[in-house]
Amino acid sequence: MSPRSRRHRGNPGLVLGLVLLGIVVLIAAVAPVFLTGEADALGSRFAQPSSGHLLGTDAAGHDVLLRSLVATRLTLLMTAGATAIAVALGILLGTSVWLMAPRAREVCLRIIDAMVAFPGLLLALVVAAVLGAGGSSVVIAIGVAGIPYFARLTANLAAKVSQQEYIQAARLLGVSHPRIAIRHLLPNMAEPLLVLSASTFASTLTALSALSFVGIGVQSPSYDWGRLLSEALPSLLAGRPFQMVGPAGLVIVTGLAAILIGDGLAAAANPRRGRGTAARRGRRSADGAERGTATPREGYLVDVQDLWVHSGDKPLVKGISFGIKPGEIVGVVGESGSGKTLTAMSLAGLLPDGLALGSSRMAVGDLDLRRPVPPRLMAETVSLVYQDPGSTFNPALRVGTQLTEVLRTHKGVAGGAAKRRMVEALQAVHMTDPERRMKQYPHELSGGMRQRAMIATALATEPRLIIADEPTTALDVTVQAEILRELRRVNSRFGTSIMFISHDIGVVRALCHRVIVMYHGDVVEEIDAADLTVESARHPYTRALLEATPDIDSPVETLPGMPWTPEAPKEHSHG
Ligand SMILES: Nc1ncnc2c1ncn2[C@@H]1O[C@H](COP(=O)(O)OP(=O)(O)OP(=O)(O)O)[C@@H](O)[C@H]1O
Repeated sequence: MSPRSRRHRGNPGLVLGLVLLGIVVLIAAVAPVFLTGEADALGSRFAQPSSGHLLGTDAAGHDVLLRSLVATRLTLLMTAGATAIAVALGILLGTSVWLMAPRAREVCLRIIDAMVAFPGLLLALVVAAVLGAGGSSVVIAIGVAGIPYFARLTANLAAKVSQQEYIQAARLLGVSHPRIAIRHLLPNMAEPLLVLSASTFASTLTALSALSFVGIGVQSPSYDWGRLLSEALPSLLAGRPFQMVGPAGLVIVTGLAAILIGDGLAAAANPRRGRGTAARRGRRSADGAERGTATPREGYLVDVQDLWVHSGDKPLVKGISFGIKPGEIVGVVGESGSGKTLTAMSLAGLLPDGLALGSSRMAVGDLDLRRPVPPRLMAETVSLVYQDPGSTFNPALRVGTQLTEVLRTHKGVAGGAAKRRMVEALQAVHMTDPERRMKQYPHELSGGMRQRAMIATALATEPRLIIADEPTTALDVTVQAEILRELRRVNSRFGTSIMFISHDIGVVRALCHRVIVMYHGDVVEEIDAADLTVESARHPYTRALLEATPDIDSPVETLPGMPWTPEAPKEHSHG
C-alpha cells in the first residue's frame, strides 16, 4: 500500500466525501443521456408527489426529480470550470508574484490582500454585470473572484517553501526561476492547494447557484440547480415545498462531499487532525521512502562540508566544514557577525528568506539536509533553544498547551499522554511543581523557568542534536549556571549532541568538549575546550579572542556551580 493511501485509510470523512462525489458525478454522466427526453416532457402542472412523479411537477408540468438529475451535469461542469479558473490563474499569479523582485512582490501582495478582503460574491456580481447574464459569464465571474485567494495562498506557500535548502541550492546552481517554480515549488505546495481547491469547489457551487437563483446565471431553456431553485420559489411560497427538495438536496450533498474531501485531505496532511492516526501509523516508514538519506563521516553525527551562505553576491559563511560526534558538545565562538547563527540556522533548515545556501554535504545522522526533509522528521532530529526565552512562548496560551504541541504535532501523541510526558520532561530539567507550571501563562514563569521549559520542549522529541544559540545570554548568572548544568546533564544522560553558540569563552570552556572558532564567515580554528588558552591556541584571532576575555583562566569562579560534575549535580529549587 502506498504511504498516501495508508494515510487516507481510517479517514471516514474523506471516504464518505469521495463516495458521495462519485455518485453525483455518475448522475452527471448518465442522467442527461437517458433522462433528458422525459425531463423535458410536459404533464399536469403543480402535481403533488406520486409514484409517477416522485417529487411532483413544476409550473410547466416538468418532472422535478428528473430535471434536478439532468441539471447535475451543467451544474458540475460550471462549478468545475469556475474552480479551475480560480485555481489555475490563482496559482499562476501567486507563483509569478513570488518570482518578482522584492519591491514589486510587496506591492502585488498588498493588492492581492485588498482583493481578498473584498467580498467574493460582490466581485462576482460586478464581473457578471460587465459580462452580462448567462452561464459562461457567471462561471468567469465566480472563477475570477476566487483567484486572489489562491494567489495569496500560493505566494505564502512559495515564500515558505523557497527557504528550503534544495531551492537555495538550485538558485545557486543558476537554475531559472520558472524552472524552480515548476520543478521544486509547485510539487511541494500541492497538498494545501488541493485542500483549498476542494473547499473552493463547495463555495463556488453555492455562489453559482445563488447567481442562477437571482436570475443572472443560467438562462432558459438551459437549467442548473440554482435555476431550478429559482423556479421552485413561487411554489414554496404557495405551500408546495416539494419542488425545492431535488435541487436543494443535490446542492447540499455535493457541497458536503466537497467539504468532507477537503477536510479529509487536510486531516491526512496534518497529523494533529484526525486524532493523529496518520502520525501513529506507518509514518516513519513513509518518511523513510520520501526523505533523502546520507551517510555521515565515520564517527560523526553532524557532518558539514563546504557550507556557503550568500546574501546576493556577498558570502556570509564561506565554505566551512565541521563535524559533531554523537554525545559531543561543540562550542561555536566568534565575534558578532562572524556567521555563528547563520551556520546554526543552515543546519536547522531555518535560514532567513533572501539568503542562499550551498554545501557539498550537510547531514545529521542519516538525514541529508540538502534534500527536502519532512518537517516532522527534522523536528525529531534537531531541536533549537533560542537566546530569548521571553519571545519563544505565545503569551496568550498556557505553557502546557504550547509545550505539548510539539508532541502532538510531531509524535502524534494524544492530549493526556502528551501532558504526562511533558510533566516528566519538565521534571527532568528540574522544574519544580511541573503540573502547576503547565497551567500557568508564560509571564507567570521566570526567565530561567521559561528557558528550562524550552529545553524540556527541545528534549521532548528526543532529538539527536540540540542547537543552543546563546541560550543563557538573557539570564542572570545564577540561572545561567543552572541552565548550562541542565544542558550538560541532558547531554550525558541521553547522549544528545549539542551545538552551543556563545560569546562567552569562559562558559564555552567549562561546558564544551570542543570549540569551533569563527571569524568573518570562516572557521579559523577547531580546538579542544581544555586547550582553549592563549598558550595553546594556534590562530591569532583565537588568541586575540582569549586575551580579550577576562578571567579566562578561572571560568569556574565566574559561574557558580561550574564546572559541572556528573557524579554530583547540584539540585536547585525554584519557586
Ligand atoms: N537575513 C540576512 N540577510 C543579510 N545578511 C544577514 C542576514 N542575517 C545575517 N546576516 C549577516 O550575516 C553575517 C553573519 O550573521 P550571524 O547572525 O550568523 O552572526 P553571528 O556570528 O551569529 O553574530 P551574533 O553573535 O551577533 O549573533 C552578519 O554580517 C549579518 O549581518
